[in-house]
Amino acid sequence: ETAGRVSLSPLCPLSVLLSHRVTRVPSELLSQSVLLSHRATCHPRAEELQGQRWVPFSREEISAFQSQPMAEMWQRCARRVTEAIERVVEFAKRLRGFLQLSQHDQIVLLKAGAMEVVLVRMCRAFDAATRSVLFEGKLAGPELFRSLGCPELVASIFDFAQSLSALRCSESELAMLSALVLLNAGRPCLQDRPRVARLQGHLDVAFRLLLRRTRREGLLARLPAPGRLRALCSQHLEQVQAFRRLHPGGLPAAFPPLYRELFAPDPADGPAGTR
Ligand SMILES: O=C(C1CCS(=O)(=O)CC1)N1CC[C@](c2ccc(OCc3ccccc3)cc2)(S(=O)(=O)c2ccc(F)cc2)C1
Repeated sequence: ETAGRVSLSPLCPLSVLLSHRVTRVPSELLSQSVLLSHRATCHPRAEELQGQRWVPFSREEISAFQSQPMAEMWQRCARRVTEAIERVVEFAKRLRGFLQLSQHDQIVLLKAGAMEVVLVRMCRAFDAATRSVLFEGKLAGPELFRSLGCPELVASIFDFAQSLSALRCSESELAMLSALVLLNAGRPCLQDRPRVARLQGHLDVAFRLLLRRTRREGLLARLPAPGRLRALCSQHLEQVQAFRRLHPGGLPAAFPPLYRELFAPDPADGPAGTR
């Protein structure tokens, strides 16, 4: 695909050089910049994940987690997912064109997509052999999260991580997947949908060219359906509501404000981004 590069041939007078459209970013530069943004905003970094030996929690440690009060375990997971979401916000801000969207649309895309990106990124911290995830430094299976009181949600989170990690995505593929999850022109309430659709289109072309260059076109057909991510996030929202019913008085102040804003908005606050 011609990059629209201006031909710098010596025969080209300035007037012709200047008449060309602005040099479009070739798609490989776009996927490289998305990969750099991904690497800069994932923690732990890929090198750390490959380097360290992943140690499972002992039986005693697991039962200690299982006897944690429900609210304590919820707060731990809420804190960790909020840290991961803050890094996703940083990733979004580095995506070409994202900061040029209206703040309203930036908020709409992040409210709908940040948790989905965390779930995509989670496969990096997942060990398919033991069906466990890196949690507070060691490998945890679904049973460790028993005190949360939402076994179906936990099972769905592990199932999703398992199915995505089975595709053995590269960091570049995860980076492009995450960017496409965020820059989704289909999200409801967008003000400037065509503008988001243009950014999404550039990413789509760049992703397909990356897959062609790396002979991984087959990946597209094997990716989990977008509906699975949407269903997981709705399941999480239902469980937050269930938790709040069990603990009247709203989420305890110990929950991160960003988590409350995203998943337990106080109706009195009005729609986000307008405060
Ligand atoms: O893996 C990550 C990170 C992804 C981005 S990264 O850069 O690779 C660093 C690692 N995670 C971020 C934190 C984790 C997380 C994942 C989903 C999640 O959903 C919301 C929720 C909230 C409260 C109760 C249940 C579910 C909350 C936390 S976790 O705590 O390890 C956790 C894991 C499984 C589970 F069943 C419940 C919690 C996974």
